[in-house]
Amino acid sequence: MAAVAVIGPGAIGGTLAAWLMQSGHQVTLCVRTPLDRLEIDTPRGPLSATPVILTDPAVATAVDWVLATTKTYDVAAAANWLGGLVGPATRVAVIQNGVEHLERFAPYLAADKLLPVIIDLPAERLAPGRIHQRRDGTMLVPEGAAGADFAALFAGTPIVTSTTDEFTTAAWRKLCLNCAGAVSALVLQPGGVARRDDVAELMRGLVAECVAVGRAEGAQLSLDLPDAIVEGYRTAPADSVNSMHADRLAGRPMEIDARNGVIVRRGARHGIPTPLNQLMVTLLEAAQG
Ligand SMILES: NC(=O)C1=CN([C@@H]2O[C@H](COP(=O)(O)OP(=O)(O)OC[C@H]3O[C@@H](n4cnc5c(N)ncnc54)[C@H](OP(=O)(O)O)[C@@H]3O)[C@@H](O)[C@H]2O)C=CC1
Ligand SMILES: CC(C)(CO)C(=O)C(=O)O
Repeated sequence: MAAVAVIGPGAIGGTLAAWLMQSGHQVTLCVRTPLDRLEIDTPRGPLSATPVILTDPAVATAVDWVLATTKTYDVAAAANWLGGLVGPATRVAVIQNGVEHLERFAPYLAADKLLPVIIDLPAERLAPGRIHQRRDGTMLVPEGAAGADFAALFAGTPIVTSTTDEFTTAAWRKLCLNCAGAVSALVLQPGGVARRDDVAELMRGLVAECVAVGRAEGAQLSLDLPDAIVEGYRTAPADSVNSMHADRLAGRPMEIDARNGVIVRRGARHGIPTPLNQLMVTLLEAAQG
């Protein structure tokens, strides 16, 4: 069994930590806000776990795997844990949304210590250590030794984890899903807002910009992805709350740059206009204050 440290046991990190403990791994939580245990309401029933909990990076010791599961805007502070946690054999899995997993951690670790992870697992943090996992999740990692080892780590859990030789495409496809979710965060309406034809058209435009930029970045994205993604929003449960919307409702910062700003930034590199994603960045930053 492996020794795993989770930096940022919120909705994603707390859920992953609890399932890893349930499957026998030794888990340490590296927390900012103290908590005593994990209580996860999962699709398979309640799951409790009592991992080792650290609040001081100075006492952290080397582990086999670090799971970095803070929001993208908290990476700089989270990196303070790495000095104690990362030893010669440690790998760091960056489990966040967006397409810049490696770039965000490049100032702190060599690329060969890092594994980018795409996760599709809707979960919401209700309180420190109290999480609602809305459905079973999946994770995707690049093929290779580290990816295979990471997938094996989760083999005993219901979180289906697999490797892919098309990670860039997978990451940009997930970003196409996430960029459209900005609408819910802006208008403070759950996913069912996509059932309005005018909103659906706006969301298709956001995704189309992401597809154009992703294709310029080397992702193999279909031109019918906007229709497919928005249809997914329109047929999903109308009360679905994505994590950016949850952040706004909770008064937390939003991952505006990681989920929409990156499309604008990368689009500019290729001379691709992205006015709709720029509009979402502008309005969400204004709403955030
Ligand atoms: N939630 C979801 O449904 C999904 C989220 N994602 C992505 O996963 C990533 C994580 O999201 P999510 O789990 O929802 O985020 P949460 O806000 O629920 O959890 C982030 C956690 O990181 C902690 N944290 C922040 N800074 C530090 C620090 N310096 N040291 C230790 N802990 C720290 C926070 O602590 P504190 O308690 O003090 O705030 C919080 O517990 C994001 O990139 C998100 O976009 C991807 C798919 C689905
Ligand atoms: C849409 C969802 C839940 C898919 O995992 C997501 O990525 C998020 O809310 O951040």
